[in-house]
Amino acid sequence: MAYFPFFIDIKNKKCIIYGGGKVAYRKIEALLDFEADITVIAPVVSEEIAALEGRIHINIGEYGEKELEDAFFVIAATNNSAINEMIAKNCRDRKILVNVVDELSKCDFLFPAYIKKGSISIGVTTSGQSPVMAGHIRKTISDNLPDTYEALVETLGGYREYVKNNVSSESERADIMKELARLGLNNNGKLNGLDVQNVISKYMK
Ligand SMILES: C[C@@]1(CC(=O)O)C2=NC(=C\c3[nH]c(c(CCC(=O)O)c3CC(=O)O)Cc3[nH]c(c(CC(=O)O)c3CCC(=O)O)/C=C3\N/C(=C\2)[C@@H](CCC(=O)O)[C@]3(C)CC(=O)O)/[C@H]1CCC(=O)O
Ligand SMILES: NC(=O)c1ccc[n+]([C@@H]2O[C@H](COP(=O)([O-])OP(=O)(O)OC[C@H]3O[C@@H](n4cnc5c(N)ncnc54)[C@H](O)[C@@H]3O)[C@@H](O)[C@H]2O)c1
Repeated sequence: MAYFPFFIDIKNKKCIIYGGGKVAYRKIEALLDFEADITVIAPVVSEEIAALEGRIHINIGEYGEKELEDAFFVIAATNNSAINEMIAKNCRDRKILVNVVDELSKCDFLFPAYIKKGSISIGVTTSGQSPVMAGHIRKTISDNLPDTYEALVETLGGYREYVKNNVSSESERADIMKELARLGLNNNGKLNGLDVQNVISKYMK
């Protein structure tokens, strides 16, 4: 069964990671890319994780339930499967989303192999069947993603509010945005103001 790719705003959202080893570090790197508020709880953390002090909170200690209370989501990344299972159960009882790094069936959500370029976020999952293939697919997409898309997305994003406020028909707004995207795609990701005005004014009543 395939998993649905929700895209979630995790900026400043509280995330608790139990475990401070290699896998926890990989998860932290990804979450920092998206500016989550991260607390790591483990009796021992790796040097790489210790070096992140200041960007993340580090609590030296074992798993305890009380820190869970105000978490937005939790990652059970210890090397003790019984503890990871207990974390999953305690999260589920509290309806907190949990990712369990050693047991697919206990995960409410999965980490994707991802590409982030400005506002473009691409996530690949194999629904737990082959993380190696998820990484391979990520690389294949990344190698084929034109560098110009990132800037074009930002430019088009900058015109959307203006188009929304000045063109009353929803279908015309869609036509304008499609035409602007096509212009940008045919011009190395760049849109000049005059071309934009010409397209928009065709539709403005
Ligand atoms: C995508 C990526 C993101 C990330 O980690 O952030 C990710 N795993 C990655 C790499 C990787 N993980 C593993 C290997 C060794 C090869 C192998 O085991 O196949 C490699 C390859 C390597 O090390 O190079 C081992 C492994 N992984 C899981 C288990 C437990 C289990 O299967 O139950 C075991 C231990 C198995 C054992 O005991 O032997 C479980 C999960 N790993 C997931 C994500 C989720 C499903 C994603 C999906 O398939 O869609 C899921 C379900 C939960 C989760 O972690 O969220 C990242 C690639 C990033 C990139 O390349 O960009
Ligand atoms: N999901 C994935 O992508 C993936 C990939 C490879 C391995 N794994 C699995 O992830 C697990 C962790 O692997 P690792 O390489 O990070 O292990 P590791 O040995 O490097 O780190 C384990 C960490 O868990 C901590 N820990 C142990 N008991 C704890 C407790 N009661 N409370 C809090 N923290 C505790 C340890 O102090 C240590 O920081 C393994 O079970 C492995 O099978 C998952």
